[in-house]
Amino acid sequence: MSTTPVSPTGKSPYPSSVLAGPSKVPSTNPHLVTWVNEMAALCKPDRVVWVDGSEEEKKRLTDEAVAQGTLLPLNQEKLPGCYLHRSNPNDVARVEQLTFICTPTADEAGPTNNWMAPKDAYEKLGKLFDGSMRGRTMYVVPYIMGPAGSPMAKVGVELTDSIYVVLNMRIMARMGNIALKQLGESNDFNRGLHSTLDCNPERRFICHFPQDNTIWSVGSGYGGNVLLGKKCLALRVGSYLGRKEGWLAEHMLILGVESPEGEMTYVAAAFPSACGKTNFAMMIPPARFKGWKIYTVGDDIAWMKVGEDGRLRAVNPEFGYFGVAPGTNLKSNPNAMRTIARDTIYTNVALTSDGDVWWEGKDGDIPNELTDWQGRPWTRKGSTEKAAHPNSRFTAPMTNNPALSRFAEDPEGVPISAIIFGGRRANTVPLVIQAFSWTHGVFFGSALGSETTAAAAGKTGIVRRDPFAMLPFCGYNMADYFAHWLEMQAFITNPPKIFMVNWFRQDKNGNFLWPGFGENMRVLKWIVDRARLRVGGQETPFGWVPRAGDLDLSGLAISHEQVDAATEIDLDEWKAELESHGDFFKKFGERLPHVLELQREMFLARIETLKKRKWGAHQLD
Ligand SMILES: Nc1nc2c(ncn2[C@@H]2O[C@H](COP(=O)(O)OP(=O)(O)OP(=O)(O)O)[C@@H](O)[C@H]2O)c(=O)[nH]1
Ligand SMILES: O=C([O-])CC(=O)C(=O)O
Ligand SMILES: [Mn+2]
Repeated sequence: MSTTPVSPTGKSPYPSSVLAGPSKVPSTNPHLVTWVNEMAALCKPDRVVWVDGSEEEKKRLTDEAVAQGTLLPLNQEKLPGCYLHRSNPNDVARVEQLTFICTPTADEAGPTNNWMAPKDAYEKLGKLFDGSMRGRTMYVVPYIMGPAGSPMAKVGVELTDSIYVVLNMRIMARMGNIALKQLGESNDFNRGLHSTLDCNPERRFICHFPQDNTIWSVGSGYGGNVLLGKKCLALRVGSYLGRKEGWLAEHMLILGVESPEGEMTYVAAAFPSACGKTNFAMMIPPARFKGWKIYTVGDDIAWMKVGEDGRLRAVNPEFGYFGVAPGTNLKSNPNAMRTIARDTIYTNVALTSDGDVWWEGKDGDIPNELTDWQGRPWTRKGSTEKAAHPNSRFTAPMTNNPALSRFAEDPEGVPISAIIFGGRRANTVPLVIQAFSWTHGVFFGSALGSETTAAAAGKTGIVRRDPFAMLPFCGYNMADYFAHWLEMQAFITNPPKIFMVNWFRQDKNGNFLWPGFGENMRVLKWIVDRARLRVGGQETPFGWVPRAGDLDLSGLAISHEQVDAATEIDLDEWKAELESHGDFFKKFGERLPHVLELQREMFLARIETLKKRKWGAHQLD
């Protein structure tokens, strides 16, 4: 629906060209209409189009995107409703160094965030937005994060000049008139403004104003920077609101695991970007686990609050998956392959001669010839670069997922029994370990380390501290975030048990020790049994691990030595690890909750005692 914007005062700030349109603004919300008018006056688009979320609109915008060359139709027989988008090669991942938290003081943003004073940020970006949409259309995209009608849901409105953003937002969030209806006349909505501008990294900024519930993103067209409901609202602004309002916004998947007897257990897991959330959330258990089933509630973000029953309840605020393509195949993630077989937008994957998609790690033989992610010819024998970008992605509706939980839209959320932290670590961190207590679990989260991945611009494979997998996504001082987690325990009568996992430990030759993917069910089964207090554990200096025989390894084609190496706890490695936690904790000064530093020192002291006694752990012998 193309509409004529009308300000509540009846006076329009637009040049007459903006007013060309057949019908009226579909909202009478004065706060919304005033703000849209103000932003249109700043960006000066030729047209303002309010999107309604209808099928007719999807078709019209898709046709327009194809005509512009923004989307390339794929082979519609093989991949019905699927399109390919190639981004600007300088714009392929989140840009953490250009992402800012704009709180009144730098202290509120904390030492792990880039900070800009709100006034400076509005001024600087205001200049970039001024006239940025001349000759273009401004789309008004109202959306809901969270199930419609849920007490946890939040409304956002994104103004964007990118048709790619509109079509992706349509998949990722409940978008259009449904959101206007939920908003009604309320002023409580997130104000998001986005312009791709000239996609120049010199003029690229992603700024968050948590106090104003506002996000301004300019100069990028890449998902994580511009689909404002996702990382910007659901995590950065969400985490800020969560602290204020007493809930948690987390970079976590949510899954339900059902036993053959029909017992359902819900688990939330935080792994940093490109470290296995989507895969874990959609996992199919191996044959050995006959009758066990995994249901996906969410694959990237969890909003959690304490329910009436005193349990931690989680909703997935999203409506679709923005997942990593490379490595996805019928063996590693069959449910994802089915999910992305239709109505999917692919970004920066390679193209086959018959209009199919391809990426490194897809099923079948490597094609001899492809068109690479930048649209250049690629040959198996001659090309040295990857055909698909390592951070190439798919955007697919969650309703395509054969394993979608029937509680994925439950407005009250699902009750969480276990929380898992995991990173990508070549050494040190064992396959699985359980925290002794909630505080110890928060220490696990606060000290989480992981190798950097292609999900963010910059060098990959460097271990950094990524607490709670939230380093790039926490919208306020991370020391206060740790304190918030510690305080939440007071409100949860039946707190989830907390675990740490590592699917990525390597042998001397750089091969993964653990087969991962569906085989992670073996670890999950132990976690569920521990959370339900029905299996014992082996105590180590750093937490509980499976006793010999408790981890079901039957039918697994890997050696005993390999399992030992994947589960080993090495005191020297842990000493170095805890010292590195210390360096990280120092950043926060006095603001760091004291109990976390005490935990660290206690574990360090334990190492000193045990080293004298030559402690060694081979829990699975
Ligand atoms: N070795 C190994 N690799 C895995 C495993 N699970 C996922 N991966 C690989 O890790 C990469 C990222 O996995 P995803 O599941 O998409 O990561 P994510 O955590 O959802 O990432 P974001 O969407 O960036 O937040 C893919 O290339 C996977 O193939 C595992 O258990 N073992
Ligand atoms: O936001 C993105 O670009 C994708 C994502 O999930 C992440 O990086 O964690
Ligand atoms: Mn993510």
